[in-house]
Amino acid sequence: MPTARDAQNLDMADPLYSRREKFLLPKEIVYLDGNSLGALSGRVPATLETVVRDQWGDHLITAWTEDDWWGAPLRIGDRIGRLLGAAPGQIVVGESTSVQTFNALVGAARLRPGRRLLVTDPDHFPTNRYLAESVARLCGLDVVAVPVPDVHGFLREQGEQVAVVSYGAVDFRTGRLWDMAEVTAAAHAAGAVVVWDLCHAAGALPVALDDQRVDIAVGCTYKFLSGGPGSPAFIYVARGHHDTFEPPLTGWHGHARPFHMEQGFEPAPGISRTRIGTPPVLSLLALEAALEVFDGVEMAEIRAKSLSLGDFLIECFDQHLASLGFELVTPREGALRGSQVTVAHPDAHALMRALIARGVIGDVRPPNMLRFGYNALYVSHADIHRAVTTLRDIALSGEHHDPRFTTPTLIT
Ligand SMILES: Cc1ncc(COP(=O)(O)O)c(C=O)c1O
Ligand SMILES: Nc1c(O)cccc1C(=O)C[C@H](N)C(=O)O
Repeated sequence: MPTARDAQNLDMADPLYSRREKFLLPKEIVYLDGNSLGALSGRVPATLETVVRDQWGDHLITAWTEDDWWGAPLRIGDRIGRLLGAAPGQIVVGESTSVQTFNALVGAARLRPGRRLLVTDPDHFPTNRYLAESVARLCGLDVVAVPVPDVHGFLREQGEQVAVVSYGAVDFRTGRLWDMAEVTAAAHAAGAVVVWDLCHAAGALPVALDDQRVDIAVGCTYKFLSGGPGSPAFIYVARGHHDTFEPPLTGWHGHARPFHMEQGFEPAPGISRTRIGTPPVLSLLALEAALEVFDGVEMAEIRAKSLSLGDFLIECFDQHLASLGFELVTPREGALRGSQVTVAHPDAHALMRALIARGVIGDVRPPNMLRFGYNALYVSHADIHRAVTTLRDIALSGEHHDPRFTTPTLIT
């Protein structure tokens, strides 16, 4: 029976508990939306102050070399690479996830000329679906929507036609974690190139890009990496593809000699060819500061804590919510979960608005899913207990039927 005392005991035994102090979280808030926008790391405000005043303010244009702004996209890429099982020199940070997804899909399709199918998830995040359609039109491909459990069978039957296989490691709605190694191996057996979206995996759980021989991956940095609103995304291209990967967005930062200002694009050697234009330097350097919270922590420790939080949330769900019309959407088995538990309820939107009014922040995805994302670096078992019991109290009292909570807002 999960009680507040049980939560306290789990927190006392948690080796990551003190990491929470590295974040500037409002004391009274339980924050379970770090799978959408990560919390503010304490290192960020002071770093931004220095970057703005000393680097931009005093060093002006010379900061590109003096403060190595030029090197930031690869330097920070390597730092993220440590969390994703990628050896240095294979990740560039810059642009939005949507732009990187476009770059990745076209680049992947160009690696397999003559094949005509782009296979993707019917439940992929909307931006990925929209971009897949657009890339298919541009590259003369057809999109085939195949749910992950069916992809092996599909590839066995029609694999020789498939150029690109594109999935998200964790389903953004349900929190279901897919087996990246298995899907990647199936794509390779068919001779296809695989593109993973790691938005809901990066910083949340261990990823083994090099070991699993992933071809290309993209992901945002504002969720579990806590880079801040609009912080730039990353693209990983495995070293083996560096000489042949042809990015569609051939901006001057990706040129072999950007400051020679030559006519004609010649791609830079290595991962630098995926650079495009001037990156958002302030956001990049805020992200770099935010990533310091991962120093001295292994992703395995983060995963162990995240699994414990998820198990505890599901125990609390069974005790407090299961009998009140809520349904557990996320798999019970830890190995099948990302760092998020989703529960469904017909009044999901109103319940979430009422919950937020009580200081517990999650979010809702259509049609009826309440999402609770927990970042192991700053969420405690006590937070989980408070979230579930508060939701129970709201559901029992019916306070979510108040017109304040039945009126839609932009994001809930
Ligand atoms: C799986 C996935 N891909 C892409 C995105 C977003 O792309 P962008 O950062 O371009 O808004 C999100 C979240 O917004 C996401 O969950
Ligand atoms: N990127 C977002 C934004 O610009 C506004 C509000 C939310 C987001 C999100 O990240 C949503 C998130 N990708 C999701 O899983 O639904």
